[in-house]
Amino acid sequence: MTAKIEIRRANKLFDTGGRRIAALENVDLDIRANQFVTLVGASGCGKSTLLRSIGGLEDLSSGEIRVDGRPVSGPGAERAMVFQHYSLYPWLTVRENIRFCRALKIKREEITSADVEIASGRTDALIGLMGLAPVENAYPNQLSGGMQQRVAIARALMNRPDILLMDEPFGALDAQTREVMHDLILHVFALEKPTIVFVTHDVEEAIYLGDRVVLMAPRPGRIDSIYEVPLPPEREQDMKLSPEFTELKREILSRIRATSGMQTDRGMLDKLTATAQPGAAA
Ligand SMILES: Nc1ncnc2c1ncn2[C@@H]1O[C@H](COP(=O)(O)OP(=O)(O)OP(=O)(O)O)[C@@H](O)[C@H]1O
Repeated sequence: MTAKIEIRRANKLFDTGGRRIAALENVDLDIRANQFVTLVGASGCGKSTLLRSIGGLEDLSSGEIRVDGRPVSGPGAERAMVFQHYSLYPWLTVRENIRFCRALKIKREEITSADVEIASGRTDALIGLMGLAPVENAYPNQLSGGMQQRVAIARALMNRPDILLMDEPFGALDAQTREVMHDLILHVFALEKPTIVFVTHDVEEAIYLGDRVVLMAPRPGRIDSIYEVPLPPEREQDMKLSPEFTELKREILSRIRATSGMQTDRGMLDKLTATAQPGAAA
């Protein structure tokens, strides 16, 4: 069966002031339809670059990404993105923010009453699904971070995207709100069945949400290893305490440390301590 997203020998080089950075080197990955894939790895390993390339926001230096067999050459309505910063329109209410992207897609003079009805129905459904009914007429600056991110997710879902690309969407939220958002996104996933690619720094989040965890490594940015998550599809917070969960978390964390190039160097620490002693040579 062909994968929903096929990534073939993807390379991305950035040139910064004469220095070349290999953000992606020969990345090969297949993502099946309706799969929830999480990307983890040390800072700078190319997670966001890979996600943005799937979203068509970044051109590869070489290689190819195909969605449903067609090469990605730019953004498309079937691939919606959600970022860490909610990027809502501050002058629009929650309801208007959610509807806005659909309104943009149809020229005002071409809008039919059927379009309006469909958009309203979908907006209502998403407001209900995301628990936004009590704040539907509020403005973004009147909402907590968690609520704002619910609006951003609802807006991303408005056009029924096949693929949801999420770049650390819960990175700015406190631990409790994150847990609520985890269960919410799993509920959305079960109901709407998009294919989700989700970037995170948080290994626990990656395992709890993902069917598969893809671990990337830096310098050059590449795929280091892929883990199938040995948990049933219906996740519950208690599963985080299971031996399978804790063992996989330990394994992934240790692999991230090994690939980060930032392990604590005992010799270097001893040297620093010695030079910090009073009277030590500078
Ligand atoms: N627009 C850019 N110009 C120059 N270098 C870039 C650009 N975007 C990313 N890079 C570099 O490419 C590498 C990969 O960056 P990327 O943001 O994809 O990594 P990441 O794994 O998402 O990092 P983090 O976890 O810190 O967000 C890094 O070395 C980064 O500095």
